[in-house]
Amino acid sequence: MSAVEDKTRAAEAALEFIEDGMTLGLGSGSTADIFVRLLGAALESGSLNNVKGVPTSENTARVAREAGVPLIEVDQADKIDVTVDGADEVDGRFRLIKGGGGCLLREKIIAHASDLMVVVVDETKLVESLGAYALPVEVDPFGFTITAKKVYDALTAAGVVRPDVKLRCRGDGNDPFVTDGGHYILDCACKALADPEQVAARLNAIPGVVEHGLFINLARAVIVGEDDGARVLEL
Ligand SMILES: O=C[C@H](O)[C@H](O)[C@H](O)COP(=O)(O)O
Repeated sequence: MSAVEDKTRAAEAALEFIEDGMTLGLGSGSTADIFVRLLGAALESGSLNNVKGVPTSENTARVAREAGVPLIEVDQADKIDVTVDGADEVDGRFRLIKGGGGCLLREKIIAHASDLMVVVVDETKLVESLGAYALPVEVDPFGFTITAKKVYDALTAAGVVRPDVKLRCRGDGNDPFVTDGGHYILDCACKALADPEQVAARLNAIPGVVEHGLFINLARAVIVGEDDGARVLEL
């Protein structure tokens, strides 16, 4: 079975968490996009009604509009019932690395504000321990080379051996990738993160760091799309 089919199975199973009248956080990335399209189809068929979405990226907003999912401004949402989002890595304690698409800041704001965060992934995202995927760190462009050195020091202090901290660029060029919020991303290849909580705490203490891709204590359900269906894991 292809990754797309597995992601689709996970996204289909996530619809089971959605009820009429809910306000939803709409995650970003290819798996979240599939969920948004399925949500649009469910609204069109009438199997779900009166659902509104708060998108976590400009791209998700576009996909939602195309799919016919009504959107509301983030500051108009009294509450967010459920957020459905993808992930780059998920460990056994539902700690996540996110931000492969550069949307981590808005994703974290929305996940943190939600009553429930449901993560949709294919099996390749499940890991025993986090860190093989380079950790995205969103930084203010002002003084980003200073911030990058501080990020390197923070990772080293948290036990990461010789991290490789690189500014994310657009395509193959040298122009920095710019997030929806106007920030840069430092991709931090760490190989392994023995203590994600310590890494998160140290990164949070750096002034130029806007947010990082470690999502800890946020996800409550992880849906894994597999060859023969979807496995729903809950904490
Ligand atoms: O910034 C991007 C997000 O955190 C995505 O949710 C994450 O990269 C997973 O994306 P995908 O479902 O495309 O693998």
